[in-house]
Parts: sequence; structure tokens; C-alpha cells
Amino acid sequence: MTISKQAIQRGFNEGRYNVGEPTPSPWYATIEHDAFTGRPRYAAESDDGPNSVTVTPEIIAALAEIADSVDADRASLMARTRDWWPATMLAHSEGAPMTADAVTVHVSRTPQVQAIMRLASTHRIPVTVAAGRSNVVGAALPVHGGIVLDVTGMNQIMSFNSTDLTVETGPGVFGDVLESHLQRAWGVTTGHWPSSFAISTVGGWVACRGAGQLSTRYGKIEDMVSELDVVLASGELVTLGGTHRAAVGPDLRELFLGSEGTLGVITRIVLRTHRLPDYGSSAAFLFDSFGDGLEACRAIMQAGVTPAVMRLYDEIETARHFAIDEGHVLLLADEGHPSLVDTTLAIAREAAAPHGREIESADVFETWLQTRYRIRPVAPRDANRVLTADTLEIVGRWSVLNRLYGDVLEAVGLVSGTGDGAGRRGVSAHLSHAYSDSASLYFTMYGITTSGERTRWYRAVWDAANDVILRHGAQLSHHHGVGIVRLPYLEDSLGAAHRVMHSVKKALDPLGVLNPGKLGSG
Ligand SMILES: Cc1cc2nc3c(=O)[nH]c(=O)nc-3n(C[C@H](O)[C@H](O)[C@H](O)COP(=O)(O)OP(=O)(O)OC[C@H]3O[C@@H](n4cnc5c(N)ncnc54)[C@H](O)[C@@H]3O)c2cc1C
Repeated sequence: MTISKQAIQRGFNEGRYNVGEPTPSPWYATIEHDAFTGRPRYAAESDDGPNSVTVTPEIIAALAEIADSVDADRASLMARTRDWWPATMLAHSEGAPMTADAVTVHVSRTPQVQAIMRLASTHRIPVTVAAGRSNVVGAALPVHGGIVLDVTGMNQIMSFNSTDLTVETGPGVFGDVLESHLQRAWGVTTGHWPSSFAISTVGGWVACRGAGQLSTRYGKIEDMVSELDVVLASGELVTLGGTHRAAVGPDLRELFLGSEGTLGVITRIVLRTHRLPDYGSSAAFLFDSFGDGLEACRAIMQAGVTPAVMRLYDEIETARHFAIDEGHVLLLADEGHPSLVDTTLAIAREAAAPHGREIESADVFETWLQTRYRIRPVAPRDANRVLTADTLEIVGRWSVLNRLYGDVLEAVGLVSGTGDGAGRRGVSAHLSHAYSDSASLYFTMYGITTSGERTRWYRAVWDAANDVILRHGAQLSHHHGVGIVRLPYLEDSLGAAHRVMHSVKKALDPLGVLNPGKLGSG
């Protein structure tokens, strides 16, 4: 049985999610919605751009002529703009939501998107695209109000080319719908398996530059997109790409991969696919230190093999996920042609062996398969001991990774409130995406504080971790993106290139109507 087939057969979160439409984060059900008395938080604090633009009844009437439907009701707006960012949850639970006043506009066709962008540009109304709303960084929050453009109705799988092995889809297709169709109808897979695959959309993957669990074999989403249609702020439709490699000037597709709705609305995507493998195999190692595990991963990547799964867990996560009391576990697994898989794992074993010891992989592999798409429930609240947690993923060179890991653990651990207060460390990490020169580390951080202290703790751990990340010259994010949470660190990270990003934004969206207050604004 292979990993890609398993994902569809076992399903996402044991079936507890909304098929083909956004799934709220579990925190949403725990919030007292009638308690929204405060002003929208971000709009009240922000001083750049058009603050909380109100959409007039005349514009609502014009939108209704164009769109499938327009919804100006505040309560349904709140439901339709919640995301999976913990700070949204913090703001909502404090009665001062992140969502400014806005109207939700539902579309299902590209010409509607073009007409809405023309209208928005004429009247300078912000447009924030919302899809699965599974992002964890506040990227789809309409912080300046205006129009929330819901593209989940653009959910057609338009065609499959069985010679080129490419699939053409609308941006609002959810990952589980796409994959089960690809597997059953055509016997192929995209190879893109984010942990959120059933609650996120193809357009969202592209807009956030996402990564799946099998990225070491199949690549990130930017390796999979061969063609894109994008509606610009002016309403003009452009098609970018068409084949995978070209030398016709710079690759303009790249501008929109990771643009988070700030440069255009993605309305059609062509993705490469791969024949669905029938064979898979796994191996596992245990290391005395995380650093030894990192050395093993580096040796594997530099030996030239790319096992689909390469996940190294530090000892806290090894104990949490696999109930192994000591050591740092590495899970390797691959799928594909038997000769390729067996050779890949043989070379990987040889490269890892000097750094640790091989253990029986069956239980580790099965536990991972069983739990990888399970969403943990929200902990019960007690005003004096509230749990707040978040994750943070970065990408850095092998030469800094082990020191960066230690320094993030130390810096986050020093923030008052981190951990459970009873000696358990509140920060851990795993490696889940690797390259020959670098790898991504994914940190999980939690703290227990009073409810009044949560926001302070939250910003303090982000500041502490990002200070270390910048100091080591690593990249702020590998696949979650920038959203709101990483904006304060962006200029330090990009240096002079930050100005280039502003110039690109100015050139493509001169009136600043696309997702203002995010990447390239201000
Ligand atoms: C439990 C969980 C696990 C996760 N695991 C992963 C993971 O393994 N890998 C990973 O990469 N991410 C992961 N994420 C993050 C999230 O799922 C991704 O960022 C995803 O790509 C967002 O897609 P979405 O459809 O939900 O987009 P949304 O959250 O609706 O939007 C995200 C951003 O993209 C923009 N956008 C969306 N659609 C379009 C469009 N058509 N045109 C222009 N802009 C658009 C929005 O304006 C916004 O800025 C996880 C999230 C959760 C909650």
C-alpha cells in the first residue's frame, strides 16, 4: 500500500470535516459570538491604507448584478472570515474581532472576477480573496474591509491531459475532492499532501506557496504548477507559463506563487500529476541527538536520493507521536517503482547508518499514517490557566540548522509562560522537508498563562523565535507564508529586496485594492 493511496482511503481527520467547503477551526465553536462588542482590532490599530472601507448599498447592488450572491450580514461575514490563525482566535475571544466590516461576494466564473476587480478599482474598494481559510497566518483576513471574494464556487476540475499528465482546475477545488477524482478517474496523484489537504484549496496552495508531506519526492506546489490564469487588479486576465521550463524572460508565474492574494486573483491552474504508485516501503532510525539526526538527513539528501517522506522528530515529539521514551526518531518512506524505492531506501540507510541506529519501522510508519491527518481538539478553558499554542516553520541551510534549533528552543523557553508550568518544555521541532543545501524545521510552541496574558505571550514567543531565525540568516517561512503574523520581521529578512516587493505591488496594483495591509502594502 502506498502513502498517496492511503491518504484517500483513510481520509482526513477521520471524516470530521466539511467536504468541498471551508471547515472552521475547532476554536470557532468555543467562542461567544454575541460578545463582539469591540471595534475590529486590526482596522482600529492600522494607519496604512484605506481603513475599513464601507461598501455602499449602490455598490452592493452592482455586485449583486455580477456575482452569484452577495452577503452583507455581519454574523455570516464573521463565520466566513475566520481562519486557523491563533491570533484570530485570541482577538475573537477577547471580543474585538480581526474582521473589519465587509461584504462577502461569491463567484464561480472568471468573467465575474474580472468585473468585480474593475468595479473595485474604479471605487477603490479593497478585495481580499478567501478560499478554504485554513491559513494559519491571518492572510485572508479583510483587515481594511471592503469585499471578501469567496472563490470556493470556482470548483470545477476542467480537464485532464492523459499524454502530458496535467490537470486543469478552478482555484476553489478542495484537495480531497481533487485527489480522489484524480486517483479514481485517471490513476494519478498530484503528490501534494499538506496536512490540511481536505480543508484547503488548490488556489490557496498556490497563493501561499505550500508544501505537502511528500515534498522531498514530488516537490513543493511551485514545482507542480505549469500554468496559471490570474485576474489583475485592473480586471485584465493573464495566462502565465504553459510548460515547465522556458527561457522567455523571467518566469512570471513565480510572482503569483506565494503572493497571498496581494497581486492578483488566481482563477485557473494547470498542475503536473504523477502515475499513482503501487509500491511503497519504509525505514526508521533513532539518534542520540537532534544534531545527529540532522547530519543523517543531510547525508541522505547529499547522496542524491529523495525519499518521499523524511521526517526527523526531536525527542519531545518522538515521545508525543510515537511513545518512544528516548532518542530522536527519523521516519523514511518512499513510493514508486519497486526498483527505485528499494534503491532509494538502501542508499538512505547507508547514509544514515553512521549517525544512529536503525529500528523496526512498521509501528512508526503505521502510527504516522494513522495520525498525520488528525486535528487535535481544543483544550478546555479555565481563565487562570489557558493553553495557547502555535507552530512556526522556517527553512535554513544545513550549516546553521542545528544551532538555530538549539537557539530557538532556548529563546522561546525563556519567555515567561512557555511550557506547562510543571517543568515540561513548551517548544519542540521536527524536520519535514529537505533539500541538498537546506531543510525546513517546524517548531511547535505552547504556553499556559492567564487569559489576560495570552496576547503578550503570543507576540513574545514570535519575537523571540524570529530574532534567532534572522540572526542565523534563515528564511522566515517555508510554506505557511507571511500573512499578518510575519509582517513585522519582513523588512529585516528581505533587506533591500523589500523595496523591490513594494515596487512590484505598486506596478501590478497601483491603487492598493488587493488584500491591503499585507505583503507589499504600506
Ligand atoms: C491543520 C492544518 C495543517 C496545515 N498543514 C499545512 C501543510 O502541511 N502545508 C502547507 O503548505 N500548509 C499547511 N497549512 C496551512 C494552509 O492549509 C495553507 O496555507 C493553504 O495553502 C491555504 O489554502 P486555503 O484554500 O485554505 O486558503 P485561504 O486560507 O483561504 O487563503 C490563504 C491566502 O491565499 C489567498 N488566496 C486564496 N485563494 C486565492 C486565489 N484563488 N487567488 C489569489 N489569492 C488567493 C488569500 O487571499 C490568502 O491571502 C495547514 C493548516 C492547517 C489548519
